Amino acid sequence: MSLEKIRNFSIIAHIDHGKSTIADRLIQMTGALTDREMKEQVLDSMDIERERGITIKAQSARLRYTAKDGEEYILNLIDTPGHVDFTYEVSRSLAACEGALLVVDAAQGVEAQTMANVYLALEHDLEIIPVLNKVDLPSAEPERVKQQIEEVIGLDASDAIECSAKTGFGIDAILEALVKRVPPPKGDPNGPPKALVVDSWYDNYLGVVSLARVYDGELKAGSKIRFMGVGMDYPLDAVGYLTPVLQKVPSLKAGDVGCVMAGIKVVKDARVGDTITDARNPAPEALPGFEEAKPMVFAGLYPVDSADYEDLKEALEKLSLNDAAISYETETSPALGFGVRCGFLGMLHMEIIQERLEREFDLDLVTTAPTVVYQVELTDGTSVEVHSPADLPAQNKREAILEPFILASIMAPSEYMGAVMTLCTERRGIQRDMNYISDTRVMIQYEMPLSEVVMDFFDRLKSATKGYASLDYQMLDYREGKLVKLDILINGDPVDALSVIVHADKADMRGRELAKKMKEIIHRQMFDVAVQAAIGAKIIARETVKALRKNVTAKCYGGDITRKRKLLEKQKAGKKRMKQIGRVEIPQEAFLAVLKVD
Ligand SMILES: Nc1nc2c(ncn2[C@@H]2O[C@H](COP(=O)(O)OP(=O)(O)OP(=O)(O)O)[C@@H](O)[C@H]2O)c(=O)[nH]1
Repeated sequence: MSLEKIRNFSIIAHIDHGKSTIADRLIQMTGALTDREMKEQVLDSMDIERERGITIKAQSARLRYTAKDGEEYILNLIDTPGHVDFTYEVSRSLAACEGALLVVDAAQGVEAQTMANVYLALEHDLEIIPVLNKVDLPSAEPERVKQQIEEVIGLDASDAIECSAKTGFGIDAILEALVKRVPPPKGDPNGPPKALVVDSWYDNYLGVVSLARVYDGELKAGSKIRFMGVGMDYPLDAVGYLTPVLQKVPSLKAGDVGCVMAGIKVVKDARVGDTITDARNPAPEALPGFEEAKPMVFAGLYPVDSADYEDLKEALEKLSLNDAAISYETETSPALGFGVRCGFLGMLHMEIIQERLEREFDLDLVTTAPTVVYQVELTDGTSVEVHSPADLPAQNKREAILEPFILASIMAPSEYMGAVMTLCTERRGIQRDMNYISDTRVMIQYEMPLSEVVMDFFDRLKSATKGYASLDYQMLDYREGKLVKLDILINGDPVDALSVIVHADKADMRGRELAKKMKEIIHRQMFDVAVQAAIGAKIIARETVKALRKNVTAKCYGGDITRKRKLLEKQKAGKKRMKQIGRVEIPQEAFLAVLKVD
């Protein structure tokens, strides 16, 4: 297939605006799959993704399309993950394309995620085709949304395509627009091979499969390839197209998007953003933009039953076969015993990993409150990265603590702006910008410490705006903060896993609230439990969990044995997530409560 007949494109959209449904329609209309093969959502292949309705791992499809001009074209759809945690992956997918469909829900209009992704696409000089989806909805207002796209994003929306992925209306117009408006890929078919890895995943039978966009030359099965970023060579076992079912071919040529299989064992060795070349005829330089995955959030994961520690490590080893972004190291906590300290790209990534460990590997885990990465400058002139409050160097050794700041972009109906601004200010936000994007919607930008956003900011934002706000953020820089470590002592002993790093101005209040909260969470024991909050040696709050006098089951009247049994079972289930600290049992909620205090 000559380069002239190839179109490489992505779909960018805010969550739920219909990206997957449109992708399915395109696959269906080009006959790539029979109806029977066409599962409800082909592109979202993992169970958890389907349940949550989000796309985690990018996958793609090569579609054959005969256009109205009678010519056959190859349309390579490169799917992108749809969440802020995966911005780097999105940027690599977009780098592999010449065009993008910008899908906007015609009833909802432009959202924060739409903006962020459009800016990424513009950075890569992509031809952007605005698509207004869901025009079948009675509440759809395509004209108004077109105007919004022009005013807010600054894109010409006069030839935006109106479609309904639900009914199939307008899908043919999308296919024609891809052929007519997206430029064909450029490249030197005879030069030394150069291909960009846009996704890698682990397959039980094939090992690591990488999806790559070839810029120059040809990747031939049987040749020897090199991953330039990690500097490793492999024999290239096979290459193929995703149609979306894998179809092996002898080689991938310039302009192609296809799969590369080289018997690689872990996805860390075939990283997104790396350049593949021929080991015997290497490209003089790699493609720009290769970055190591950088974890932003760290949390301790501890098995409830310490006998499961080896299982936890084995499970993480298996998960990292398929996830280049996860990092972990052994950690011992005097309170929680043996566990691991895990690094994640963001909160969603953390939730996914936790859920997979529990669901797929049947592990019961206690998770400590997630922390951002702090940079601590020491009195001896050196500096260290701190991933856990427990590792914070002593006060007399510290010169300064620096914390990561983000730029948060929030869109919400104007009537909720007061509530949004209050929330952002509470979280130490500094307002940067505020714009009306329509008569009723406002976009507001705040610089905020990442630590204030990590845990429940999005939930709070949603409830302050009745679910109408959308949020996007990007990393800015590290800034010095007046930060202190707040410790929680249970019966006089500090529990390392309950320590948090907080802003000094809020420390007293947080300490008092936290002690109160712990009192509510910690079940009554056979003896009094003292809960104290402290900064350094100074105790700032104290609460007592009073001893239990009676057996709980004594509350049940008469001999209603089923009720009694139910109560005991309920207690047992509750126990699953308890950690014994000294003589006191601490439930899982306690470890997360440290970040949920208002
Ligand atoms: N009425 C109507 N509903 C649609 C249309 N397209 C998609 N939907 C529905 O909108 C919801 C979101 O669609 P998805 O295709 O999963 O959205 P997405 O953008 O892929 O979402 P993420 O994968 O979470 O990013 C689903 O319930 C779809 O059935 C449409 O044209 N009309």
